[in-house]
Amino acid sequence: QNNTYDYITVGSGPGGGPLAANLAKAGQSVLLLEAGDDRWTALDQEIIGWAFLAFNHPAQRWDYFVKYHSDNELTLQNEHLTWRTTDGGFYVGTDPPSGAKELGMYYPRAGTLGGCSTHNAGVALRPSDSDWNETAANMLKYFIQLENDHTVPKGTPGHSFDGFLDISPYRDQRVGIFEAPTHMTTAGHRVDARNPVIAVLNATNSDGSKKYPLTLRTESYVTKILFNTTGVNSETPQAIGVEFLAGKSMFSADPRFNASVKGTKMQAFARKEVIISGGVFNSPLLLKLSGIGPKDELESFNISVIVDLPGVGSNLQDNTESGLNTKAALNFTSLGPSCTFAFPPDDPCLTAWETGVGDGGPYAQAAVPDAIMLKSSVAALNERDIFMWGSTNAARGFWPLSAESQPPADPPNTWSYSMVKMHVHGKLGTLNLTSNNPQDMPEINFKFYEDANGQLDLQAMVEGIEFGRKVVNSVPTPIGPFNETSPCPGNVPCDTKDYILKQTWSHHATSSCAIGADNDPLAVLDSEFRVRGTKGLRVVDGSAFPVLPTFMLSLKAAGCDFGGSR
Ligand SMILES: Cc1cc2nc3c(=O)[nH]c(=O)nc-3n(C[C@H](O)[C@H](O)[C@H](O)COP(=O)(O)OP(=O)(O)OC[C@H]3O[C@@H](n4cnc5c(N)ncnc54)[C@H](O)[C@@H]3O)c2cc1C
Repeated sequence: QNNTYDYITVGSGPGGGPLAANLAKAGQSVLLLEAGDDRWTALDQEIIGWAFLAFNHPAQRWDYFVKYHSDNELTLQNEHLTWRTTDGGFYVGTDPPSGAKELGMYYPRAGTLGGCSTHNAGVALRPSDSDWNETAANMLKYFIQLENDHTVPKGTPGHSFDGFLDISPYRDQRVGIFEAPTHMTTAGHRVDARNPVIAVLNATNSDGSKKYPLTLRTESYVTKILFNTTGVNSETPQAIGVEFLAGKSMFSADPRFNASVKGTKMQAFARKEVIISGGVFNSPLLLKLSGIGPKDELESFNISVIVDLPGVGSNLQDNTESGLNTKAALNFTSLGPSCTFAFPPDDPCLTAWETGVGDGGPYAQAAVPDAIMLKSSVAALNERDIFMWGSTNAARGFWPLSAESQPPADPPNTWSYSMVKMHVHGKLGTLNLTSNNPQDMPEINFKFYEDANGQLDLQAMVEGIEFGRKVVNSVPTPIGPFNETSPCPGNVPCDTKDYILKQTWSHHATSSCAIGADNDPLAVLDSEFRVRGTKGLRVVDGSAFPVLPTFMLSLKAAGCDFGGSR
């Protein structure tokens, strides 16, 4: 049958893309199904500094709206709460026009070949060993296989120089101020999960025939995992394939979605395994729609229960984020050419990037150039847990850009510190179905800071803001003194904790299909990423772990116990 493969992988982000490519390189026939399409050499993907254009691009963005609190009174005070206006547009703020419907906090995602690694900021921090407590392997070896290290001389032990992921300029776990490591080439071109897929698809033998048995189907949104529940081993359901809708924009998070365009229902089958890599929101959504999840929830939507797995969609967590915004006494001016950060043909920065002149110019630089790594007083396992960076753009969260909702222009004396709380303590987040229609979006609530664990995260964030204040307050004239605009306008003492609580944002969600031990009732996966209670089904993506760890998971899942994998 020509719709049968050894493996089917669903989703081509850091979890699914490298995994499908590596399985095919190992001689397995693989069907890679991706809901979005391939944007080929889109400049907004390739220039990391243009990431904000990519994550707002209607051809690849998936608009998720989430809640951060159970108490909607807190949500209503978030300055970036997004509403759908009666004319179908967006309003962002706390004073919506009459008739507007509350959507939630905007949470960018990518529905495109390469997933969110095509629009993210490319920061490539080496994960802490403690991230791997549940996986029985030494994961550092997968990091080493993954990287093409530009930071140390070739041949340096403990580093690799032929992995597919270009990492510059450093990787380790120190506390201090560093140049941020970024997954891009030394010429400033983004490297992402799309690269290994395209490399394997394009590889040919000397006679010109296709080298590896990888089939990519874009615009193929998987709606259901198919199981064999009959026969000798019927007590353990075996995943045998998937059902999908072939067509453009089949998921309602896609801004181009049109409910009246139905798509074509198709099926494909796997001889060995179905691997789900739809990302932190779509993997648990797909499991639930397929009958794997909390029994009561599935039954309330008339979904036949294949395995009662209460952990699917729970344990959701995220790096909580906030920022310190100030104005310096002097304006900041660029020492280099004036970049447009858009698509005009005569942008001097684009010419420099294309030709490599002057080290490629500003567009060849990392989007997040400086990494301030701190350890708060409540850091888990005594490991660094705050990642901050300074910028001349204000630190603020995300919202969908449209004619009506544009960020305010930042004055030229803007100085900010954005802050990400790593190794979060809070794990109360949930993803629940809203219907049994696979095209409908789930309901997501991170429930930040709602228990004692979450309060520790809040405390760490306060310390991050205080650190930022200490730095700006130590800057002498003529650049200082700095005037704080938030959390505490005019440097007048205020309740920083309350500000963070109400104005939080985030965009690194994980763990909605968590790996866990046999005795953990909320464990969804075992340490080999197999979905508990099933056969032939694994989840390999950010729903188990964050992005760089996800690239590493992808290698472990493909059995890459060999040298460089480019
Ligand atoms: C704006 C932004 C900036 C970020 N910056 C950084 C950063 O600097 N550093 C960092 O480490 N992390 C960053 N991240 C997070 C990081 O990009 C993600 O954690 C990572 O991409 C997750 O990989 P994934 O494979 O789990 O899922 P994704 O990257 O979300 O990929 C999932 C893929 O599956 C496809 N898909 C989903 N459902 C289906 C389905 N049913 N059928 C078919 N296909 C499907 C989607 O279209 C998508 O292509 C950022 C994220 C965002 C949104």
